Amino acid sequence: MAILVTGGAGYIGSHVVYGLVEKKDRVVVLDNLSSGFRDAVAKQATFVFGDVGDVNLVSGLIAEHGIDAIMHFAASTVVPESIARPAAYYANNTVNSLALVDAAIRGGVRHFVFSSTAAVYGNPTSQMVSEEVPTRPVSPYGTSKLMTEMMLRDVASASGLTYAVLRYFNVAGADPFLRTGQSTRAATHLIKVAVQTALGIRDGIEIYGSDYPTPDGTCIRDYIHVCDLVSAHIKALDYLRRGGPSVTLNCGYGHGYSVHEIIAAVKRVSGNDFAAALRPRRAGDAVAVVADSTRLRELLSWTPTFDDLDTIVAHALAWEEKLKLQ
Ligand SMILES: NC(=O)c1ccc[n+]([C@@H]2O[C@H](COP(=O)([O-])OP(=O)(O)OC[C@H]3O[C@@H](n4cnc5c(N)ncnc54)[C@H](O)[C@@H]3O)[C@@H](O)[C@H]2O)c1
Ligand SMILES: O=c1ccn([C@@H]2O[C@H](COP(=O)(O)OP(=O)(O)O[C@H]3O[C@H](CO)[C@@H](O)[C@H](O)[C@H]3O)[C@@H](O)[C@H]2O)c(=O)[nH]1
Repeated sequence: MAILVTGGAGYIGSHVVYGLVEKKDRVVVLDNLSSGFRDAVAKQATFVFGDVGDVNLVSGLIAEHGIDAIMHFAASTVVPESIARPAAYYANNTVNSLALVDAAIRGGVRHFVFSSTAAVYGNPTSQMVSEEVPTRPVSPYGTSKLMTEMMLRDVASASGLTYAVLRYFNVAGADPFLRTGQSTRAATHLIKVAVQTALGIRDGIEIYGSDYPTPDGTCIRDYIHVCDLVSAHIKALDYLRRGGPSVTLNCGYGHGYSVHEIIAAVKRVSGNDFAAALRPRRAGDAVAVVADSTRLRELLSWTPTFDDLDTIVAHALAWEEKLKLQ
């Protein structure tokens, strides 16, 4: 048995690969390095350079390595970019995912863990979001991911495949041992941008919208430490391998922070003050999205280890300092 990890050279995938090889799983990483890094991949994993949409390559890997499970992280991930370049997002996130799912079914793969997103909910009517809340994405990124969820559901029900759709909320932080972290070029993620500003890598940070209907006027998100996502993936795959039926699970802590609160935390933890300029709203942003993760906690007995904003920020800072020295 071996696991094919697409996008395993990226931010979240590289952390999960470390988690898998630590427990002696055989791992094959497939990544086209469009936003990932070869040296982020644990040396115990087999690395293959290539594209998820390359059906011949994927089919060959499934047969050659005896792949029984796929974890599919590979995607284009920037919400504002998806509004400017929707076709590219549907091509990479939906069309390539269909090719991968199809190759998986043909190759006899048993289980599929899919990186979905809170962006499938769009602007929910209540801040707290369970998996039963209607999905109404407000960006092509969110729609492209929701379409893949739907394909997976239909394809799985017509085959023996079982899947776990993991809807991540906002992922942040880094491996506490600093083996990997978020190295994304020109990152747009709030905590990464704020940490880079605190370290003088950027001149300042912009706050996109301060007139939202929230207590301080800025958007609220549920920030989850990347290592707590690692344990969610490992538990989800164990659950499927034990015969558990397909499932969709929110991955977040159940409490949110505003943009102002995040910036204050980065200033507090780094000990550095920096400029934060108020700007107009950014297209495609939801007001407030916080995970009801009861299902993840109950079904998989998942308990987070790093549910503390200052710890998340401290680990993100430590990784950024390491990158700065390279
Ligand atoms: N970072 C977040 O806050 C967040 C939140 C919700 C969901 N997600 C999802 O998690 C997954 C991983 O995100 P990330 O933050 O690690 O992004 P990332 O950009 O760091 O990782 C994506 C990886 O996929 C690779 N890739 C992209 N397209 C490919 C293709 N066609 N073939 C092969 N490799 C390809 C990239 O080179 C990269 O290594 C994505 O599916 C993303 O939508 C991320
Ligand atoms: O320089 C910045 C960056 C972000 N923000 C705001 O901070 C919040 C969070 O933004 P960001 O970190 O870009 O995350 P999201 O847009 O919420 O999207 C992230 O979280 C989603 C899940 O919720 C994932 O699917 C996406 O891949 C991931 O980019 C939003 O209100 C942004 O407007 C700023 O004000 N200034």
